Order: sequence, then C-alpha cells, then structure tokens
Amino acid sequence: MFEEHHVRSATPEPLLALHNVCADVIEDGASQRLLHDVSFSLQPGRVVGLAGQSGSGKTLTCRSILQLLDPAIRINGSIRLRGDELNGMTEEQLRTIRGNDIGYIVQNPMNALVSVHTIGSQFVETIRTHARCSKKDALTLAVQALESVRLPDPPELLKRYPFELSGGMLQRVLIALTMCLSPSIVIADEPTTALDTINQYHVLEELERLRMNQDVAILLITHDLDVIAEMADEVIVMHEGRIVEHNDVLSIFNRPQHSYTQELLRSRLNE
Ligand SMILES: Nc1ncnc2c1ncn2[C@@H]1O[C@H](COP(=O)(O)OP(=O)(O)OP(=O)(O)O)[C@@H](O)[C@H]1O
Repeated sequence: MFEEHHVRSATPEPLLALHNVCADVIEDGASQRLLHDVSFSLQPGRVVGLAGQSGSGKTLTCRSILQLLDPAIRINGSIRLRGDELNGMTEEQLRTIRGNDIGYIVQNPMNALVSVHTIGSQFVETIRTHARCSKKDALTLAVQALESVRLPDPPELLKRYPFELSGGMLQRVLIALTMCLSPSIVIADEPTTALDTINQYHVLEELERLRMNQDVAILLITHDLDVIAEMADEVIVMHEGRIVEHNDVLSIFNRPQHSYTQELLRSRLNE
C-alpha cells in the first residue's frame, strides 16, 4: 500500500483546461467517435499521469491539445490555455504555442529531430524561431541546457548527429531542447518506453527537475503504472476514449473505484 500524505490543493485558475473534448474520425463518409467528453485541467508544478491500455485514447488526447491531428479527425469542445481557446486557432498561432508554452516529448526522439542536421544546428534553429537571440547566445543556452540534463561534454555533443547518440541520450537532448524554450506545460508521451532501466531513471529524474525548478505542469502518458506511481500527483484512467476515473495518485492505487482501474492495477501486479 502507498503511504497517505496530503495532496496539494488545486489553485483556482488552471494553466490548461479541457472541457468536453470529443474527437471524431470521418472515414468513407461515416463518422466514428474516438474521444468522448474528455475534461480535466493542469496546474503549475503538478504531474498528471494518463493511464490506460493501448488504443484507449491517450495519444489522441495529447495531440488534440497540441492540435496535431490527422486531417480526417475533427475536434469539438474547449481546450483553454490560461483562458485562451486553442480549438480553432490558426496554425501560425498554434506554432507559437507549441514549444513556447507547451513542450512535447515523444516516445521516439529520432522523430522529433532531423537526422541530417547536427544537434547544435537544431538547438540554434529551434531557439531562434522562438526567441530573438544571436547564434552565439543560442549555443550558450544549448550548452547550459545539456549540462543541466547531465550529458557529458555538451560542446562536443552539439557537433554530433542524432543517429550518433543512444536513445536515452537523445531523449535527454530533447528534454534539454524543451527546457531552452521554458514552456509552462510539458506533454510527455511514453517518454521512457523505448529506454533501458538506467536511461528510464535519468529521463524521469530530468522531468522531475523540470517540475521542481521551473514549476512546469507535466502531462505524463505511460502504460507503465510504476512510473505513474513514482511521478504523478493525479491519475486519469482512460478506457475506450473516455475518462473512467480521475483522482489523486494515492486514491487511485489504494482505493480504485472503477472496475477498469481495478483490472489495470491487477494486471500490473500479475506482470
Ligand atoms: N488517424 C486516425 N484514424 C482513425 N483512427 C484513429 C486515428 N488515430 C487514432 N485512432 C484510433 O483512436 C483510438 C485511440 O488511439 P490512441 O493513439 O490515442 O491510443 P493510445 O491510448 O495512445 O494507445 P497506445 O498506448 O497504443 O499509443 C484507437 O482506437 C486508434 O485506432
């Protein structure tokens, strides 16, 4: 059993608030609902874990927030960032929000980096599209960020190409890149799934430091309930595109209410 302790009470104004978000896919003229009235909010400095088996709608929920969806998918409902509605914003407005306000860390960091450019040029390019600064200042910022995720020899690392680094190093590079943009929210979609145990530990530690040092709100998607137990303040359990349970982490693990949450916890114990 997990030890009970007081969970910090929520502040009144959420950083991000989803209200009745629905996603429908239109295929061959027919519409199928993939997300059903998803509602929750994120507060600064808190980690919300999103759990549920494969196909339950976790990634779709993240990508709805970022409005990074297949054109066949339509979103309804409200997604507010500090009160501003994201649903319906122009692509240009959204591009500013992605990175500046909301960082996105994905399972396979290779997909987020361009293989033919050095790590350094990608840092400079990304930093300079979000903030007005010289190349030299961008490189200084990159070195500091790489040092803070404890990667060895950052100046040398900046000269290397993504394919020259391991998955764990790349994931930490991506976290460092995200840190340079100082987002208030980080969405981490299965950030440790492709990593070995040691690298999993390092990546989770860096996410924890982001939350502690920069008061970042983290939406952590993982099928790994041990990671959720370790990191999250609250847990949202999704099943077939719906939120079936949302509670603080101790209540979810000690007193799960929904039969699907109970099943999910039982399957973890049997693993
Ligand atoms: N572009 C799309 N067209 C049709 N169906 C889609 C599309 N994208 C997602 N879906 C469906 O929506 C449902 C939710 O998918 P989603 O990727 O959010 O699941 P998930 O919980 O993240 O699963 P996993 O853990 O395997 O990544 C699935 O049934 C999936 O097949």
